[in-house]
Amino acid sequence: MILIFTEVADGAIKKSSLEAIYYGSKVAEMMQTSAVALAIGNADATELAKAGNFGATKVLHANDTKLANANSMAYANVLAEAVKNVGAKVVITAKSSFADAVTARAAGALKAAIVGNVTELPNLSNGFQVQVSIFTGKAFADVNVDGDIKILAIKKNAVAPIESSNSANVEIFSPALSDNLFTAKVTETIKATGTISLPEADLVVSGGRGMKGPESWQPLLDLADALGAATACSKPVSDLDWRPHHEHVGQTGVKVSPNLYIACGISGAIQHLAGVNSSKVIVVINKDPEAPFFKAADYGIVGDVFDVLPKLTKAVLASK
Ligand SMILES: Cc1cc2nc3c(=O)[nH]c(=O)nc-3n(C[C@H](O)[C@H](O)[C@H](O)COP(=O)(O)OP(=O)(O)OC[C@H]3O[C@@H](n4cnc5c(N)ncnc54)[C@H](O)[C@@H]3O)c2cc1C
Repeated sequence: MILIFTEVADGAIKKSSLEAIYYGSKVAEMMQTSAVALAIGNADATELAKAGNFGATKVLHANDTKLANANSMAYANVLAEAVKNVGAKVVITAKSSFADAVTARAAGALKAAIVGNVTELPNLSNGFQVQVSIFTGKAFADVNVDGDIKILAIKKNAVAPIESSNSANVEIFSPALSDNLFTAKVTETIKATGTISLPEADLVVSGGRGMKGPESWQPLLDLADALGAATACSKPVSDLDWRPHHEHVGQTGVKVSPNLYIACGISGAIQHLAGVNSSKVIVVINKDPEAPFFKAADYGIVGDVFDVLPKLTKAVLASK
């Protein structure tokens, strides 16, 4: 059995977890077994049934009110119990800082092997081997995963999910929840409102110091609006308070993996690339043809952002 640790937000399965479910269903096919998703916390049953579109045969839903707030200690315990309950040999999760905290604890409790940043489906021809991304995406390593129970945290865009019309049965899962799992309590969660969630965004328009200052950000915002994209920035931009800190992407900021990342006036330092190199398509706009970002780009535009951005926005609006 393959068990997928599934993160939910606003009552629905996160996009990254739908990818993990699809990945899990492919591993299940390879191992001739089935894939079960585990969702914890408040979620709508109709939304959870969508796990079936991505290959899960069943969803276990631990919806005790004590689990309403994400709590890594309690969630790890629920995950470990679910693993034992369904007899899972492989656990899949989408990589995220919360999933890291949960799966590391569950791995300790289960004495499981745990591998992060997995980029492809496993190779089962000789044991259980996975490819992982290392050195902030600069290289890959092949890792043999031993151990009776294996936990894999997959990097975003490791697989391209294909949706079907299947739906999954949702079953309530009621694990034991002792009080000592709740010694640390989440008392409040404050979310940025009115903006597209950056880690989950399909389209991102991002600006660097080449955007000159906060007063000249409008052309970038216009393009983001026209595309329905989230906005992001490089670290110096948020350090200078040109843009809010939650928009800072990179090694020390948010990791994004959209279908399209448009970098405007960003040089492409390795610390920036570390947060964006799982994007499917990268477009770089920079007036310096030698800017390092062009080496990581799928498409490059050598030009002044203040000339290029209005033209792109006009073209996007005209195509609608
Ligand atoms: C430990 C550590 C962690 C770090 N973590 C991060 C991180 O998480 N994220 C991050 O982003 N950085 C991070 N950095 C900083 C990183 O090294 C770079 O300094 C930073 O990414 C550079 O930001 P930038 O590209 O916006 O600015 P710059 O390096 O100043 O580049 C600006 C670019 O804009 C171009 N440009 C200028 N004017 C125009 C114009 N009119 N039109 C088009 N192009 C123009 C220039 O040619 C240049 O390439 C980290 C550094 C360290 C040491």
